Amino acid sequence: MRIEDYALIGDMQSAALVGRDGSVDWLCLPRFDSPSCFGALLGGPDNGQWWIGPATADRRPATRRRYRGDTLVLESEWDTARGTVRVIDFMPPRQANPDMVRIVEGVAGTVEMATEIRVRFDYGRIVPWVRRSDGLLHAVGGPDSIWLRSPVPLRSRGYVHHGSFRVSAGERMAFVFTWHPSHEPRPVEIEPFEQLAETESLWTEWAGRCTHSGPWREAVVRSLITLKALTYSPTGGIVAAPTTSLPEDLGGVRNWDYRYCWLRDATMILDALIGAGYLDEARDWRAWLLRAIAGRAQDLQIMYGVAGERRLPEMELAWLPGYEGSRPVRIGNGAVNQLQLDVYGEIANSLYLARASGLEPDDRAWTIQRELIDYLEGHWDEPDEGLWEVRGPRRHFTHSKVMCWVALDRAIKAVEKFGRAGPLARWKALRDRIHAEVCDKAFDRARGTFTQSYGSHELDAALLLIPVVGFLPATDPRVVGTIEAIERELLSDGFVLRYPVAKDNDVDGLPGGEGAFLACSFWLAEARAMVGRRREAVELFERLLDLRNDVGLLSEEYDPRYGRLVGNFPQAFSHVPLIHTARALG
Ligand SMILES: OC[C@H]1O[C@H](O[C@H]2O[C@H](CO)[C@@H](O)[C@H](O)[C@H]2O)[C@H](O)[C@@H](O)[C@@H]1O
Repeated sequence: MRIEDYALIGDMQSAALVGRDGSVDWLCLPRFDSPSCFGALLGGPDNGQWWIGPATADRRPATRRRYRGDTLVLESEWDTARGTVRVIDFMPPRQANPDMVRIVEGVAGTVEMATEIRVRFDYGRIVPWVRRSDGLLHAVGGPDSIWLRSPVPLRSRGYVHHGSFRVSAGERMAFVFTWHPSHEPRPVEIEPFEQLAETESLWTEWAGRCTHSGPWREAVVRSLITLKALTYSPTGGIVAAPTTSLPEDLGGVRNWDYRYCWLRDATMILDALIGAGYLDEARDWRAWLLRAIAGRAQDLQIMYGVAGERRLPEMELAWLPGYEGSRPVRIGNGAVNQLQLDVYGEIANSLYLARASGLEPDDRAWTIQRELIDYLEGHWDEPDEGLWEVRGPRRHFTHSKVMCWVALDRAIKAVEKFGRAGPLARWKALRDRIHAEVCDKAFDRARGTFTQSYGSHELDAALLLIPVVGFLPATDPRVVGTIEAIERELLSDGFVLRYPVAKDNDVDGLPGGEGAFLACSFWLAEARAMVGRRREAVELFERLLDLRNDVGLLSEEYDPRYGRLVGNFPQAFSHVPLIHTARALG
C-alpha cells in the first residue's frame, strides 16, 4: 500500500494508520514510541495487522473515505454489487486504557463482510498466546495484553483469527480493541457508540476554536487536527510523526524514527498553534519544554522522548523487512546526541512568540533562556550538524549561525519589549558580530547567493528562512538572489530539495537520494510571497495542497520520480508550514 493510502486515527497518546483497504497496519501502544502491536507497515501482515472489509477474493480499496467533519473519526465506504457498507474507525479519548473502535455499518442492501486479525507484539516479533474468555479474545505476550470484543464469532487458523458476517442497511456492529499491561486485571469495557459521540464532539469542539478565517481554511483545520493528534496529551510533548522508518528514498537506507519531540519541529508547531488561537496547547508545550530542558545549559538536547526522556538509543530491527524493502528499520534516533545550534534560536523565538501572544509570563522561562544564551555566547562559532541532522562531518552551517543571531535577537527583544533583565550591550555586540560574519563568510558574491555553509558551493533550502526570521529584509538583493539560486538549482518538478543529493556528492553523509522536502517547498511559496511574487507563491502553494492525500495528510517528502509521498507520515514538519503559508498568503 502506498503511504498516501493511509489515514490517521489517534487518542493523543498514540495513533494508528488505517489503509484504504480497511487494514490497520500500524499501531504502537500504549504510547507513540512503544513497540507496535500492528506493524504490517514495515513488513507484511504477519508483522501484525487487523483488516475488516467486504468479503471479496481480493482486498478492495474503499470506494471513498473521509473524516467525519472536523474530527479524527474516519469513515471508509465500499460500494459492492449487493450494497454499500461503511467502516467507522476511531480511538476514543484515553480513559484507563487505550481503545480502538471499529464500527461496521450497513448503508444500503446487504454486504458479506470479513475480518482477519493478527496481533504481533514487540514490532512484529512476538506471536502472543490467544485464548477466549467470556466471549472475548485475549492475547498476551510479555508486558502487553489486548482484549478484543467482537460482535461476530472469530475462528483461529494458525496464528490468525478470522470472522465472516453480513451487514444490512441500518445495522451497526462494533469491534472494540483494548490494550492493557499484561500484569493488570482485565480492563473496564467501554460503550462504543457513546464513545463515538464523545470522540466526535471532542474533535468538533476543538476544531471549532480555530481562529483562522482566511482562504484554505479546510486545509488549515485538517493540519491543526493532525498536529493535535501528534500531541502526547499527558505531558504536552509533540512528536514529529507517529511512524518510524517510512523511507525518504524508497528501497533505501534513509529510514528514521520520528516518534520523539524535536525542539525544532515542536517550536514551529507552537507558532502554528498560537497563530490559530490555541493558547492552551501553547501553554502546555511551554511547560513541557521547561521540564524537558531543565538542568544545565550544556546538557540541552535537540530532541527528547514524549515525557522528556533523554536516552533514545538508535537500533535496527533486523527481523522487519521494511516498507517496500527499505532497510534497516530503526527505532531510537542517533541524532539525539548531535549539536544543532539552530535549536537555541528556535527556543528563543518560541518563547518570544509566547510572550507576544499574551501567554502569562513564566519566570523559569527567562531564567532558562538566559542560561542558554550564556552557553551560546561561548559556542556559537563551533561547527555543528545543522537542522538537517547530517551524519557526515560537522560544518559551519549558515542556517545554524542565522538561528544563533535569532537567539540573541529575541533575547534582546525580551529585554526591550517585555522588561526582562540582561546584558543588552554585550548581546547586541554579539548579534552584530554574527550578522557580519554570516554576510561575509556565507555569501557567494559571484553567484549572488548565500550558501549552505561557510565557503561551500552548495545551496540549502533552509536559507529561504532568512527573511522569515528577520535576519535580512525580503527586499535585500542577497535574499532575492538566494531565492532565485534555489529556484535554479534545487527544484525538482517545481518542488524544493533541501540540498543537492546526488550519487557523486556527500552533503549529508548518507547513500542514496531523496524526494523534494515538503517543508522547504512551503518555505519557497512563503518567500515568493514576501518578495512580492504572490501569483507564483499561490501557484506553488496550491500544487502542494494537491499533494495531500484524500484525507488531507502529508508525509515528510514527495518524490517526483515516482509521483509518491515518501518519509514518515503524517509529518508535523510538513503540516506546520502549510498553516504558516496559508496565513502568510491569506
Ligand atoms: O535525513 C537525515 C536525518 O533525517 C531525520 O531528520 C529530519 O527529521 C527531523 C524531524 O522531523 C527534522 O527535525 C530534521 O530537520 C530532518 O532532517 C532524522 O531524524 C535524522 O536522524 C537523520 O539524520
